[in-house]
Amino acid sequence: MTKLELLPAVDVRDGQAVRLVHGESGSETSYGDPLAAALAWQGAGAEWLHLVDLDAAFGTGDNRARIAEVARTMDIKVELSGGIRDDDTLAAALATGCTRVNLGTAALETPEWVAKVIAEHGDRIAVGLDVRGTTLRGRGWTRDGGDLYETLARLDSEGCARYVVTDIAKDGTLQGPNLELLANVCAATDRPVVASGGVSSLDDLRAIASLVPQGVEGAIVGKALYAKAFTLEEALEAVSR
Ligand SMILES: O=C(O)c1ccccc1NCC(=O)[C@H](O)[C@H](O)COP(=O)(O)O
Repeated sequence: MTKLELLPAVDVRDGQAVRLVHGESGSETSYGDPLAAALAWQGAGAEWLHLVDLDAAFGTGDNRARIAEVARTMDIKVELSGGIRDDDTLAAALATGCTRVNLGTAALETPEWVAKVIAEHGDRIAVGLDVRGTTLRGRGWTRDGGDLYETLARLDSEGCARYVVTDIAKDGTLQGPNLELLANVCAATDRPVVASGGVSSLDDLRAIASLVPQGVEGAIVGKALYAKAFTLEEALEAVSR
């Protein structure tokens, strides 16, 4: 059976690696230097890094130089997220050498542009479907942006390669992933799905791994690693079989 990919997260705010609760600005706990965090995950055996520019996502500036430094330093695959909404921000993100970017707000507000860049860049573009219930949220998860399943159908028809699915109510809470949401999204699309938000234990990772046959490809893990609920080595071992 294909194993679940794990993507440890480094979310950057004001130059620091942080964790948020429900993705809310102001709920930060700081974990220091983002490059040190990223190198620690790489050293522990990660094959992927999920790297987020939270200031760019919230519109409170950006950490572009810091993010580029981290992405360029990594020997592993990097998924870059946060504030990638137009030609300039996309070009800067892709120029870091990241494996793929994750578009969120743009998929809700400028669908024609997203269709164009999906056609141009194929597998290097993923779309983040960040939801409360089945309502999508954009602009750093602060504004409603339409229905999950209608948007998914549109993006599928435009050839979107993969989706990063986050239940905002779970994100940063250590309350477990929303397995029902993940299964429902997998049932609605034949594209791979990366699960994000709420992982608290190795059992949560095993539960997400049980959805691999349905289309879940990976899981982003943030708070649980920073809170030392388990180590990345233990997580990789738990999903290796
Ligand atoms: O990814 C974004 O663009 C983003 C925008 C605004 C707030 C948060 C955002 N991302 C957060 C993440 O991707 C988390 O790192 C990830 O969901 C991990 O969650 P958890 O394991 O619950 O800490």
